[in-house]
Amino acid sequence: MDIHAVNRMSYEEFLDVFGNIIEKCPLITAAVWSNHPFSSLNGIEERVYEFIDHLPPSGKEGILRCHPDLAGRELTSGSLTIESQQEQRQAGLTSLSTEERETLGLLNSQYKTKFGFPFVICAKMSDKYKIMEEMRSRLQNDPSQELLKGIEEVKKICHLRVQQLSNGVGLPTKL
Ligand SMILES: NC(=O)N[C@H]1NC(=O)NC1=O
Repeated sequence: MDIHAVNRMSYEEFLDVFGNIIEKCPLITAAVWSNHPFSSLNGIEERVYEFIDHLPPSGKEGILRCHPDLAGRELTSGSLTIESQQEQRQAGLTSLSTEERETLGLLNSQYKTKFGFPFVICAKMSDKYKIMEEMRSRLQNDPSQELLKGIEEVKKICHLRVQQLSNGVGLPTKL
């Protein structure tokens, strides 16, 4: 998909295609539409990042809270977005041993208790071993560091989702 095709889209089509580039935050896509026509797909990403960077800490925390736990309840119940399901599968999180699932569950809950938002990482750039290592290491951070780190990861996830769309893979937002 090239930028001319994007600029020919109606607002509704744009939202259908780009509505989940930030997990479960279509409001951000809707806000970014105000900047159309876009100069490039990169330009869309930049507007998204600008929007996020201007949010107060509570808004950034809200974005993190829209992300499902890794190997959590939504994965087990099949209610993940298709994007998140692909990402978690690619990182090996759909084929964990019982012990690995329990360890991840424990780390997820320790993280949420400490920071008040879920642990977020770009799963496609990682694997189950690195994810658990990162969780242990990031649990030592202070909350303001972790908010920045989580948002950095959200941007990486967004970048890969936009890349996938530009490669012509249009994704519905639900399974
Ligand atoms: N919690 C968390 O990191 N969730 C995610 N990461 C990712 O790559 N996709 C997600 O849904």
